[in-house]
This record gives sequence, C-alpha cells and structure tokens, in this order.
Amino acid sequence: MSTPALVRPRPVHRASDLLAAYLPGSFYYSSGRGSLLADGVHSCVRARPGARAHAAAEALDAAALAGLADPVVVGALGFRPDAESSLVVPAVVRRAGAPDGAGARPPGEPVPGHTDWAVTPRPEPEGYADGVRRALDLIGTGEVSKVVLARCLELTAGAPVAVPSLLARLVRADPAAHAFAVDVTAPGDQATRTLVGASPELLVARRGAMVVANPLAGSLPRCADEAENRGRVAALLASEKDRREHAHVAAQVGEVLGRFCTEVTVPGEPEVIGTPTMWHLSSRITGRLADPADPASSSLALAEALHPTPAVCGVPAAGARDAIAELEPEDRGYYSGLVGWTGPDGDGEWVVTIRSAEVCERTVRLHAGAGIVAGSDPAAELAETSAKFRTLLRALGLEDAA
Ligand SMILES: C=C(O[C@@H]1C=C(C(=O)O)C=C[C@H]1O)C(=O)O
Repeated sequence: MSTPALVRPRPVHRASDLLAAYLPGSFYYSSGRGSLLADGVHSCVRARPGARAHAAAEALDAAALAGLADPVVVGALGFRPDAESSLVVPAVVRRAGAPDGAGARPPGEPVPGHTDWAVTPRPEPEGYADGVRRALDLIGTGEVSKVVLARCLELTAGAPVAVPSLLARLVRADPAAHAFAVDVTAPGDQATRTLVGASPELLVARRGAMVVANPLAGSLPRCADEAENRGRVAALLASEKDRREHAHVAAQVGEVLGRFCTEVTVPGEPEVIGTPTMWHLSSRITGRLADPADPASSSLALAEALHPTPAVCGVPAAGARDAIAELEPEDRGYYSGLVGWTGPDGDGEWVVTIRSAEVCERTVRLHAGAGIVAGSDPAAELAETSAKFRTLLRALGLEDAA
C-alpha cells in the first residue's frame, strides 16, 4: 500500500517555505510523504492514557463544528503513561510535499554558532556500561528477555540555541527522516521548551483501511567507508543476537495490529535500512483495518495501543519498564514516546521519538538507547548509543561530543 500522504487535497506551499517559516511555538513535521506546519492553538486535547484517541476525535468534531478549516490534532506523548503530553488542535495548518533537503537556510550554516558547549553525560559512559551489565543480570534470571537502556547527554551553550536552524539542518541531513519540532512548554516553565528530532522509525501510519508500521531494532553504526559499510550490513543481517532483538518487536507490533485488523502481513525476514549515521534491521508490517470508521481505530488509537514497542522498552513490557526506572538515572520525558498527527477521518502518522532532543534556551538534552538481550556486549551497546547521538550532534556541529 502507499502510506498516508500529508498532502491533502493539494499542496499550495513549498516544503522549503514551510521549513523556513517554522518558529518555536509552531508544530513542524515532515517525512518522505509530505510536510506540515501548524500554528496557534484552537483547542488543547487533555485526556488520560488510553482515552486520548477518543478525546482527539471529540476535539476534531468540535473544531469542525466551529468552522475550523482543516482540523487536525498534532503533538507528542512521553514514554511513561503518566508522562507529560502535548496534543493540540492548531488554529492554522499549512501542508506541502516532502522536503528536498535544500531547505531555505544556507547549507553549512552553523546552527547556533556555538563553540563553547559544556557536555555532561548522564550517566558517565562507564555507568551506562554497568547498567547494561545489570540488565544482562536481570535477563539471566529470566525476569525479562529484552530491556532498552538509554543514556542522556546534557549540552549547554554560551547563548540560546536556535531551534529553527537545528531543525533545518536535521531535515537537510536526511530529508527522508521523520523530522519534527513540537512545542512542549508546560505551565510553570520559565522558557519555551521544544522537542526536536529526525526519527527513522514509523510507529504507525493509517490511510483509510490500510495501516503500516515500520519497527526497527538491531543496529550497527554507519561509517565513511563503503566497503566496510557493506560488511556491516551483511553482519547485521547475519547476527543471531540482532535478529532475536528485532523479532521481539516485529512479533509484538504484528500482534497488536492484529487486534484491529482483518489481515496483517509481517515479513518473514527483516531487511536493513540506513540513515546517515546508522544501519538498522527493519520490518515493514502492513494491515487492513476491520472497521476504519470506528474512532477506536484512529491512527492515534493505534499508536497508543502499540506504544511502547519493545524497540524502546522491552519484553515483557512491565518488567522492562521497571528495569528502565531502576537502571536509568534520568527520566526519559518525551524521549521514546511518540510524535505525529491525526485527522478527523482517523488517518495520520505517528513516529517513535528517537534521535531527538529537548531544547530550552541554552540547554539541549539528548537521549539515545540500545536494546539489551542475552549476548549483548556492554562496550558495543555504549558505542551504539554514541553513534545514535550523532544525528543530533552533527546537526549541532558537535560530532565528537559523545
Ligand atoms: C532506542 C533507540 O533506538 C531504537 C533501538 C534500536 C536498537 O536497539 O537497535 C534501533 C532503533 C530504535 O528502535 C534510540 O535511537 O535511542
């Protein structure tokens, strides 16, 4: 199937214009299927976990009744069910085709122009490797079979970080990524907080009765040497440990979609996809919804049912969540949650919030994680998180900070 187009009914803007028009406070989202820029707040969607799709459908009905042109719910949900969330019906929505990467800002523009970054890893790299060992101990007892363990880098610049430039550089570096910038400022915050990133992982997209999910798990860093990269792709495909790590995710995504669908297709074998910084095992899973008109099958409802997949949490989910709470010193906040949009017909697109950062004035908080299963090597998992940080670090002009 073709995945949902963001372009409805016909784009009247250029993708580069939308990117250039982005300012903190707006919602920006682009992927290989189109771009969306949303401004202002018509209404906020506030509901407890599990009730959000219903609340979103109600907010969209109310917005349509109020005469809002092109109502859509956009925003982000955090990793934990009780984490912060930011879902709104914006006042104005502009759509365009997929970004071409040229952007409106000159290539090579230094994002914030900072050279005086202070970098604080949480935990220290050795502390992360210890956490991996403790996760392996838990796996050894049989309590869990997979735990995704993340770490955080807190970067502080000498002056406020320019989010529009950071976003433009992320889009230019990988126009096919799911790039986003979401205002996540909460009541009581002293300054604007923005969640920004370029996720390679589609949680779920829905168009009419057709749904697609594209979980990733099992990774190796990409390098500059093409022959070496060919070897890494072959090694990833042949790795029993990575295939096991991936199989957990593909099976669960297929099972969850099966609750909503009359048919689901899970490929028998993963393939490898590349980003500018990583190689990942990938499964493109498709399904046909039993009742697409039911609001309980909207893209947001599907996304909430799928979240958290074992790509960012683990197996079984409850035990992995406990292990994460015990082993990670920093709360994940929005990292490893979901970002996207859903429309009045239930169509929409939600991605996993990875390769992301939260920016607040001079501070940028980055997270990256790796799936730990029996056979994981702490040093390799640490290196994997360092490689995953590179998406954001490159865009910040800070490649070697991890
Ligand atoms: C957790 C992250 O990535 C996830 C974990 C992966 C893995 O363990 O191989 C691969 C892709 C993502 O599903 C991250 O980027 O922070």
